[in-house]
Amino acid sequence: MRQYIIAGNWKMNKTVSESVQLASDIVAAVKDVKKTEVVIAPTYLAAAKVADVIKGSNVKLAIQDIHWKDQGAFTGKVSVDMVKEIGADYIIIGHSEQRQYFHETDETVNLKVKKTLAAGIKVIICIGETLEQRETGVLKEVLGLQIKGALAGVSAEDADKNVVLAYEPVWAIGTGKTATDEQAEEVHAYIRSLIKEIYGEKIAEDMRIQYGGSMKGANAAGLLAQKDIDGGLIGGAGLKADTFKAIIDAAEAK
Ligand SMILES: O=C[C@H](O)COP(=O)(O)O
Repeated sequence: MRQYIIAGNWKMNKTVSESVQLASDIVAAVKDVKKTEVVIAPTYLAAAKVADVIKGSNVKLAIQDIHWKDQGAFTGKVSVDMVKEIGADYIIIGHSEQRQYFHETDETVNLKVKKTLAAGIKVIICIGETLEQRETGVLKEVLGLQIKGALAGVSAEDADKNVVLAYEPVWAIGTGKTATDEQAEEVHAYIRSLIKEIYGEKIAEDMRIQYGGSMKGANAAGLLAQKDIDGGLIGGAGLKADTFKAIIDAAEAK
């Protein structure tokens, strides 16, 4: 059985002191959580301090993106070794905001995924369609290209143990519009079928696929009850310990 993974992506929110406070609140709130994997992704600036706060707890650290190069003249970027040193468990790659605003392509996603896995860190790979893509009927094609692009050259062993996918319909991110349970499940099942095509049945069954897009306490139970939904990548509701915990509670109750 796949373990639920609930990850709070803090995006460009919270100062360092606010991040430390939120991380401490989350550590306290989830101390008795047993079944669900809990992950938080602060900004680069706050990540090292947050890593100290969560040390020894059941909360894991994700970093929001890296560059695929080892070092050099890449103003504003950080490398995988930098985030490895502070103890990153996961790196989020290919978020739609990166794709939309910062020229992320399936090729750069793939370079980052391979770099991260080679460093022994797990990846959360984000995929998802825009409203226009959904309405013009190219959803499956878009997801197929994103998935095959991201995973090109990724070994079966890494796919099995170190890859989480996050399906985020772009039209549902930060808009308050959630995909219905059925809409989300239909796409998740399709994604799993693509993984089966690439890696076979066992890895398809093992791989966790999070849903992201206005997930909150009120809709989490319905989404998480779907056969192919294994957690959530949470934006807005992850910015307060109680709203984040409400989603974790829904996972724990399954
Ligand atoms: O990374 C998180 C997702 O983009 C979802 O954000 P949201 O929960 O604010 O819609």
